[in-house]
Formats: sequence, C-alpha cells, structure tokens
Amino acid sequence: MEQYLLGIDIGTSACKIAVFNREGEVIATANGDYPVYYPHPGWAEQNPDEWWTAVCGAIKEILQKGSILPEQIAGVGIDGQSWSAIPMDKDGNVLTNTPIWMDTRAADICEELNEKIGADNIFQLSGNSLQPSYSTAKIIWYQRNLPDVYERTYKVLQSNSYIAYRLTGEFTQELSQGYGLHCFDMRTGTWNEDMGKKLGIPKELLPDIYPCHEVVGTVTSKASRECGLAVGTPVVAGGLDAACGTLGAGVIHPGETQEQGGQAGGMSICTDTYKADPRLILSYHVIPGHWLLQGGTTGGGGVMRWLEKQFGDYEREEGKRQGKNSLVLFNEMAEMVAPGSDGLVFLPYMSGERSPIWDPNAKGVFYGLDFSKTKAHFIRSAMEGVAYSLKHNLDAAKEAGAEVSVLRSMGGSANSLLWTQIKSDITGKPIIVPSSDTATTLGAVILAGVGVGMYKDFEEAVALTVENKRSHEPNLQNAQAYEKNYQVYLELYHNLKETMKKTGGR
Ligand SMILES: Nc1ncnc2c1ncn2[C@@H]1O[C@H](COP(=O)(O)OP(=O)(O)O)[C@@H](O)[C@H]1O
Ligand SMILES: O=C(CO)[C@@H](O)[C@H](O)COP(=O)(O)O
Repeated sequence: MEQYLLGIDIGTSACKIAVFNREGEVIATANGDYPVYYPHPGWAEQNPDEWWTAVCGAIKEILQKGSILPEQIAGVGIDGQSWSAIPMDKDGNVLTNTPIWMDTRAADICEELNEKIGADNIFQLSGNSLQPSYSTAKIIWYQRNLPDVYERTYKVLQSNSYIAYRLTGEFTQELSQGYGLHCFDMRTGTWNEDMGKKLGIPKELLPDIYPCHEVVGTVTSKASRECGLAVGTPVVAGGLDAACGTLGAGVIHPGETQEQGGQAGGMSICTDTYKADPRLILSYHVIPGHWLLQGGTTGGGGVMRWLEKQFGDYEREEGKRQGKNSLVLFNEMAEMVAPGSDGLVFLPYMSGERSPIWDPNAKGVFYGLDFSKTKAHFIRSAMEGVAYSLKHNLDAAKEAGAEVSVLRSMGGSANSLLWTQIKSDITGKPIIVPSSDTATTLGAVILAGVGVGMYKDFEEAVALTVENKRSHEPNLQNAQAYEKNYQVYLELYHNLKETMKKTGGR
C-alpha cells in the first residue's frame, strides 16, 4: 500500500488540502471556502470553527476523489496565515472570532505600548516593530474590550496550531509563527517572560514551542469521526504559510527568495544569520537554523479577487460560456494595455498597509484617471501596483543588507503569466515558478515527511519534490515606463499620507 502525505493550508481566501506521494506528485487536491468578516472599518476577522468545518469537508472529498485509504496517510502537515490570536478555553472552545493579519483595530494599543516600553526595546528582542497587524496587540485588545473572553482564555493559538489542536487535542506553538508575538526572542526562539510582563501577556497563555517538523500528536478518535483521517495518524507542528510556501518553492539556502502571491503579496528572503529591519518582517523559517526576512502588502492576489467580485459579472458569465475562469479573461484584457497602464497608478493599501510603510490609515488609490481609461486599465494597473509594493520591499531589504538575485514565485497570482512577467519587469529580477497553487501545501507536506522519517532531511526532500515549471526574464524595454510610474507611486503615498489620516478607515 503506497504511503502518502497530507498538507493543509489555512489560507485567507480558502483552505487548500493536497495529498502528495514521496516524489512530490500531487495525488489529489480539494479546497474549502470560508468568509472574511469586515464588521467595522479596519477590522478583518475569521471564525476558526469555519476553518475546521472547511478542512473536514475537504479532507473527506480528497480521500474519496483520490481513492485514498485513510491508512495510506503517513503524516499530516499544516500551515496557516499569520498573526491570528485565537482565544481558547480549557475545553478547546474558540471564545470569539480571531482578528486576522489585515486587522488594524489595535493601532492605539500599539502606539501606547511602543511609547511605554520603547519601540526599539521591543524591536531589539523580537526583530519586529510592534504594529497592529501582528498578534500581540490583539490579545491586549481582548483584555480591554472583551474581558469575559480574556478571563476564560486558557491558551492563545495561531491558525495552523488551531487545526493541529483540532486533530490531536494538543495545544502547541511552532517556531515560525512565534514572530506574531513580541515577547518571542527572535535570536533564541523562546518566550521572554520579562517582555511578556511588560506587554501584558502572561506566559501561561502561550503554548510550548516546537520545531515545525516535530510530531506533536496523532489524530484522535473525535477528529477521525469529524474529518475521516485514521486514528493515530501523526501530525507535525506545521508552520507559517509564507514559510511553508517558501520551502515548497525550494527556498532553503541563504539568499534564495520566495515571492508570494496569495491574498497577501510579498517576499521572503532566506538567511542563516539574524538580520532584522524595523521596516520589514522577521520570522524563523520552517527549516532549523534559518530566518526569513519578509516584506508584505495587504493587497496582493486579493486585489484581483476584489476587482473580479466588484466588476467581473460580465467576465464570470462569459467565462462560463468559453469554459474559462473569469480571472483568465481579466488577464487577457490586461494584456491589451501597454506597460505603465497609460499612467494609471494603483496603491494596493487595501487594509491599511504593512511593510515597509506600516500605516493602518493607508488607503488603496487609483491615480491618473481620464476618459480614455477602461476596465482593462484598472486590472493592469492593479497588477503593476502590487509589483511596485514588491519592489518597495525588496529595495528596503537591499538597504538592510539582503540582496536578492532571483525570485521563486508561489501562490494563486503566480498562475498569471502576465502578472509574473510584470513583477519580473518591475523588480528587474528573473522569476522561477516551481508550482503556484500547491507550493504551500507541498511545504507543509515536506515538514510532515521529515517529521515521520519519510525524508532523511530537507535537502533530500526538496531535491526529490520541487520541480521548476516555468521562468521569466525581466524585459528591460519596459523599464522606463515602470520606473516613471514607480516614482509616482512613492510620491502619491508621501503626498497623501496626511490626507489618508483624515478620511477614517479605523
Ligand atoms: N489567473 C490568475 N490571475 C490573477 N490572479 C489570480 C489568478 N489565479 C488566482 N489568482 C489570485 O490568487 C489569489 C489566491 O491565492 P492563494 O495562494 O490561493 O491565496 P490564499 O492562500 O491567501 O488563500 C486570489 O486572490 C486570486 O486573485
Ligand atoms: O503575513 C503573512 C506572512 O508573514 C501573510 O502571508 C499572511 O500569512 C497571509 O497569507 P495568505 O493567506 O495571503 O497566503
């Protein structure tokens, strides 16, 4: 009976489940959707129980459609979106929806803590500046605004650890998501009790930390009844989605870099020495002894999803007639517009903005409208705006001493040849695409495979499983149009920053 590995990705737009064989071939995939709730400006929440329901549905589907026996699954790896803060009671109940990585409701708390503790003291320990998107201030927000929830909280979990809990009944934290909390010492990978006290986060709320590939438990009989996996199937601690996607894109050596096009956009540079910058994001990689210097916008692939939802009724219908995805039609339209979108420039700050500007008041902007502009211009300029944010982050990383030569792209946006080419042209970097939709689950599966001993180590796993599908070289003919627009992009935010504060948003 051939043995397989199962990967679970708790993405922002959906959970993605995939079963792989040892060689990294996809045996079957299934997705399960769930909503993001935006109850107030600046808020963005999800219901972790809805993640679990979607995961169970997708696992059952995958076992059935892949004709896979539950006993064939040798191990499970889970990755998840960053910076959730799931308050759990002792019996394993979720006490309220979790604010997700886009949520900026705790901006005032961050200002207060930065003032009181010293922004630099926080950064020196955690390698990250204290910003509302991270998990830290969300916990303090519960304390102040939902005291009943806070009182009943036994442990705070992250997205992937929550699914690990539902599968195994174990409360855990793994290294790569430690960066969500500013009492996590980024040099030693341990909780720092002293900083926890200063921030107001007692150590008791935080689970023990495990290496990402360590087996933390096995599937319980309750979980088996709910999701269909066999009782006793080993589950590893798992990791951050960006870090698993980085591993699944084959990025395991210093200097290698992943480009991420999920709901969020961004990049992750692999380092084997501690290299932090307050404008960027620092986490542990999911492979031991390595860090990821990351940059991330709030408006990555999600911008295209949003445009499609708001303005894609016609393409959705037409797509059905032509047997094409509406996003494929969006791509075809954008290809008809010249590089630079005839001067239409987009700022992708769709839920405030994360690195490198860290501004919860930042807003999305289309600049340069006139009567000649069409829907196709909006689509292309949205793609270009996301690519400018990538360049902005890469430039900040270069200033921090992390030089990048090649990008390895993953995530839904990497399905688009046009968007990937635009990113290559705007950054001036060659881009390799190993796999777009399954890189992240592959990373989770590699963790499981190393954890249960199916692979000797990460080198062997990556050599066996990661395959380059296509590559893009930067087209320098487009450089001038893009460079001009990039300067406008930078100036727009600079000039609108104060105005953005006045128009609310949080
Ligand atoms: N052909 C395409 N062209 C442009 N964008 C695409 C295409 N296919 C998928 N996407 C984008 O990919 C995003 C989903 O990527 P995914 O990696 O699945 O995200 P997440 O992990 O955040 O749920 C969507 O927001 C969608 O806009
Ligand atoms: O913050 C990060 C990585 O540090 C983001 O990548 C989020 O984890 C969201 O990921 P997606 O759901 O968009 O894949």
